[in-house]
Amino acid sequence: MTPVLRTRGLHKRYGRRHALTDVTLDIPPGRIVALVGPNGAGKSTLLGLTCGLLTPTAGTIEVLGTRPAADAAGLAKVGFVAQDTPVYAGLSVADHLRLGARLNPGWDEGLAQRRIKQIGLDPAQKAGRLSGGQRAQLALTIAAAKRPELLIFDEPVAALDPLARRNFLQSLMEFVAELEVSVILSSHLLSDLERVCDHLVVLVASQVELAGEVDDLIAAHYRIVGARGDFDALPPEIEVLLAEHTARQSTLTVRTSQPLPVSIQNAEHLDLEDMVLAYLTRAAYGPVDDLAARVLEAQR
Ligand SMILES: Nc1ncnc2c1ncn2[C@@H]1O[C@H](COP(=O)(O)OP(=O)(O)OP(=O)(O)O)[C@@H](O)[C@H]1O
Repeated sequence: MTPVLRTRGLHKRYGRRHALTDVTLDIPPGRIVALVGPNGAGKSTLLGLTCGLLTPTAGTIEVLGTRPAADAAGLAKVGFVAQDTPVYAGLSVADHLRLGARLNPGWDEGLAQRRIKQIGLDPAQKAGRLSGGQRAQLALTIAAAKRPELLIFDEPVAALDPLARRNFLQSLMEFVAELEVSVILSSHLLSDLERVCDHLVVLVASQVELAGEVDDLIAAHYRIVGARGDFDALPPEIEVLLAEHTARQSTLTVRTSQPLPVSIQNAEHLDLEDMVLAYLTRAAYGPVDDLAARVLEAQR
């Protein structure tokens, strides 16, 4: 099956600033992909390249098997909702739908009307007067009514309250089930992503730190706890991401594709949020988080 997104050695530079470095990714179709990483990691840049709004400095990128936005057919296959879900403030909800119909050959008017009714938007309301949640729902409706094969969202829920966020993500999942569309969404809200995503890409400092199917990744990550010194001679196939030590106890966050040695009895899998946080923490502070040392330092 043609990957939704395929990059090889993808590089993007703005002047002297490297926004993406040697990014190689294969994202299979039919997934809801979470794109996460700290501020400035390169997420928006990767999404901009995927939509064809930006061009690579080096390397290659293919979206649905072709160069991004190569032609009108390619553009029609991708729906993009940028950060802050921009709408035309002076146009009404109905105007937005009319514009969508005019600009998109595959426009699904039935779907658009049904959704607007379902979420209770007044067609005559000016988009500039909609709440953040309503605007996000309008942008999602327009992007979905294009009937794209790939929907891309750059931080779609950042400004929404918890209920609006839940409603938005629920709508997104309904669209995915109804339209069989692939989705890539960037967000800092890890617990939200955990509910909806089945594929994960973690970007840190312009590079891919972790990528794969969420279930496979969770199966390969553990938090193990033991007496201090228990883990001094771990087998080499166990990669230690983080280590926290107190005077008596060690807690390690590890990654391995092999079963854990039977000698490690106190082990549990991480959830998506803790797994991502482990990579972000390692990137920010290094692999060892020595609690005892920090306590001593604080006491000095
Ligand atoms: N138009 C631009 N000109 C110069 N530098 C840019 C431009 N756009 C982004 N950058 C830089 O590229 C890097 C990646 O930015 P990008 O917006 O892709 O990160 P991000 O992961 O989306 O961040 P955030 O989570 O804060 O939205 C940052 O260092 C940023 O300052």
